[in-house]
Amino acid sequence: MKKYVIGLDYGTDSVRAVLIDTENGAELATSVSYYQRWKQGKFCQPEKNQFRQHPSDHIEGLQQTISDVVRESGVAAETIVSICIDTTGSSPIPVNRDGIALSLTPGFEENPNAMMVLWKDHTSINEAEEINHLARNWGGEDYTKFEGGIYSSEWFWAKILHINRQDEEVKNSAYSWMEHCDYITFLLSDHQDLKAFKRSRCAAGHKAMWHESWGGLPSKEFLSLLDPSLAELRDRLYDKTYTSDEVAGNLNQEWATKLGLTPNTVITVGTFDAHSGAVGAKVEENTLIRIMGTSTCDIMVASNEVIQEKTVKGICGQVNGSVIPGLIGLEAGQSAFGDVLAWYKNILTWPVHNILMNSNAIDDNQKQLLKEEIENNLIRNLTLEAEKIPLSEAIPIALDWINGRRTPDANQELKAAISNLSLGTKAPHIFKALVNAICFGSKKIVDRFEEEGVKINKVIGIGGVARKSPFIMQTLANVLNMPIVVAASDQAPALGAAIYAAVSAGIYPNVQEASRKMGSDFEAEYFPQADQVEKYAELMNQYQILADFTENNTQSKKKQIVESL
Ligand SMILES: Nc1ncnc2c1ncn2[C@@H]1O[C@H](COP(=O)(O)OP(=O)(O)O)[C@@H](O)[C@H]1O
Ligand SMILES: O=C(CO)[C@H](O)[C@H](O)COP(=O)(O)O
Repeated sequence: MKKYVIGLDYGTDSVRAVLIDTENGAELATSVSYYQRWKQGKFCQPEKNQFRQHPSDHIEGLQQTISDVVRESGVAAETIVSICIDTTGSSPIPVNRDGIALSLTPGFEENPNAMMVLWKDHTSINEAEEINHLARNWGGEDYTKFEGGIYSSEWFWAKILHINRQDEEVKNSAYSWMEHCDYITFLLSDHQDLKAFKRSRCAAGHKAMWHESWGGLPSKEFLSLLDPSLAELRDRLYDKTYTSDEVAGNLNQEWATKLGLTPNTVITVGTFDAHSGAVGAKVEENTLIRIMGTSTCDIMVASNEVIQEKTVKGICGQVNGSVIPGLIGLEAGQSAFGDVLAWYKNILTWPVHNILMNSNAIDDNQKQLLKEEIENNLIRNLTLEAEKIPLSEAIPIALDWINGRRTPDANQELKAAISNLSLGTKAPHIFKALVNAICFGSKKIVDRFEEEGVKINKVIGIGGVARKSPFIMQTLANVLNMPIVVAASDQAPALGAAIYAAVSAGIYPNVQEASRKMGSDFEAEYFPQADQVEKYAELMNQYQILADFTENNTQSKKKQIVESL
């Protein structure tokens, strides 16, 4: 009997399900659902860096996408042996005693503090700084040491500490907190003991300072110095964590009925999108997998022999088994990549939304058509024009820190900047400068891995930008001075999740073998262009000068936070 698995991938804007043949990784059906409340900008305040998502968006998407792929594929329910869920992270959700998201319980329906705190929410910059300060000065273990030495406001404890201080009611009603990947896995699973539930090693290790060497999460003593509520919460979290080749439970009857499946389907331990994306793109040692979308995540795996006692500085963590069980998973990334260009698009379309849409010059239907035409073609036209601009022409210098800097050396307080503007600067010049900036930010990450002794022989790109923008990929190959191949799959993270599902269902003995058999093929390859490489190196020097200037000026604000503690 043929066997199938489902990978469910929660991205920033949408969730997608793929139904995959375990024999060869062929995709039989796929379905995408956009988050409705999120699309309307509900519960978010970008000016305050607040990005919250309502769990109903996720649950509706789950039901729609999985039902779609089951129906469209036409395969029998009993042949679907396993499901694995990957999500963004750190995206924690407060839950009640039964593991139900607080915002799905009476009184909290409209409260953003009771919702999922999306990875890119940076409302807890002060709390992250407080955690860093304490970790370095409390006299005990520096719990940030396997997280690159710097805790980020994108992560678990900083976010919870912030909400607990903001919202007494949520603090008192949240029995526990769950990463998004654990929450959805728990929702589907028949294993309903919250404390014993198998939480994701990937999420806990990269974002919650969980590490075997100190017996799990940071100690109660450390947490109580931050806030007694965190020390109390620790008792209601978890001690052990699990890799995504393991079974979390079976599909519960309620969800089996809703999805048209049976309770024989196994639910695999959850993981993050970037890590499963790496598995979907056949990750192996000395290969850098770049997941290039809204943000980037840069994933590598290395053996214990290579890493030994070393702690790789300034990255988002090194976690045993976060990608492939038995190997150390290393994560780095940029807090904004495609988002830098999305920001610029928003700036340029301001008159469209605020003047054209209020104008009486044309009728509503024409306005709508025009708006869509501009929105749909803007990036493409800017790309065509930017490609034509020679590097010898005065191009502004920009920084990619529009949403802070994730790595190397997390500093979410940093802001972007553009210099070298002149009266001759046109929109495509700025676009080209922004593309250069995101590629220079990428080079800083590659340099850091190599400086820390993690050698990169191969770069693989996956994600929306890798597949949609040859211009960015060519610029990146020139800036890195390395060839880059692009994985052919449109859904590498979901495919990676499906690969984990196949292992947990016992179809393959391990993730490596499953990834080789089921992982994505490759399509385009970009090679560095010798005549451009040197010119980009010169521009990168100017990027570095602007970066140093901006960072030096931001340090004073960081100092103020620490001094106020
Ligand atoms: N042709 C393009 N050129 C440059 N950037 C693009 C292009 N198409 C999409 N993007 C950017 O890609 C990002 C979305 O990436 P995607 O991988 O599809 O989503 P996600 O990051 O949510 O998984 C957006 O920030 C968007 O601005
Ligand atoms: O940090 C992460 C994983 O560790 C986030 O999940 C990721 O950056 C968000 O991904 P995307 O750009 O695909 O929405």
